[in-house]
Amino acid sequence: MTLLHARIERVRIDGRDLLHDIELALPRGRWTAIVGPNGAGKSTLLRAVAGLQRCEGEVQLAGRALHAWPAQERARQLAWMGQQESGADDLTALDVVMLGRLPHRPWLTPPTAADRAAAEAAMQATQSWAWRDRRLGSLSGGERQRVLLARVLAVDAPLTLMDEPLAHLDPPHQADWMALVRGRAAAGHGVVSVLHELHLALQADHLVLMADGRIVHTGAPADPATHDAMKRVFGPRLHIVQIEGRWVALPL
Ligand SMILES: Nc1ncnc2c1ncn2[C@@H]1O[C@H](COP(=O)(O)OP(=O)(O)OP(=O)(O)O)[C@@H](O)[C@H]1O
Repeated sequence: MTLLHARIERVRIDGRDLLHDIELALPRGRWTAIVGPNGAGKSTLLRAVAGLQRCEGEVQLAGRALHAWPAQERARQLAWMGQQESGADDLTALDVVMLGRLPHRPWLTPPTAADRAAAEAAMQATQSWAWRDRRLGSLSGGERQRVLLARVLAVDAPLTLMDEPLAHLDPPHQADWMALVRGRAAAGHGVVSVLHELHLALQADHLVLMADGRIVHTGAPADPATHDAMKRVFGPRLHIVQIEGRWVALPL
């Protein structure tokens, strides 16, 4: 079943069209990676799909127009992790992750034991539980990113959108992130990530390639047609090779 379907004719900001003629379907049980050069429109697309960017067109979440969802219900269906989020630096890491549980309880009611358990499980999953009492602003870039990942996991939404979730993560934690995402997809959730790490994007279930505000190709990461499209978009210096049975992309 399709979790989200977007038909976006355009996104226009300051007289400039940033997205054109987008059609995107996000099914259950699939990890989709969105890739493309700087300025291709990846973040704009993700924001439009999340309802954070006005667009001409229609976005349907679970068969219902995105704008027709009550805000709290929608926040339970669709979890969002933006790029370089700021504004919560004075909160402890645990309080930041608890923000992910807000859609699960009535306004101004205290967290339940289930909320606390979900927050702890999410922090354990991203190995950030150890600094739960530290202020977000005191953490390193990678530590902070793992807390923000825990927050989006704590929402436990059927669809999770993440813009550059691997920023600042070291290779072992990138691998952990991939395992988490695969686990969510295997459990029937949908995950979408904008990634610059092409070697990891090539491990996704499905690739969406963007250039100049358009989706120029969608397909399986192992499909030679996907590799040809990536080389067209990123240029001839991108080499896509197989190492130990996995496709990797190397800028040479
Ligand atoms: N609020 C805005 N006002 C004006 N132009 C914008 C705005 N947001 C994005 N843009 C422009 O839209 C284009 C697409 O931006 P977007 O951030 O979606 O690209 P991206 O593919 O995510 O890029 P990157 O890989 O560099 O993060 C860029 O040229 C950017 O400068």
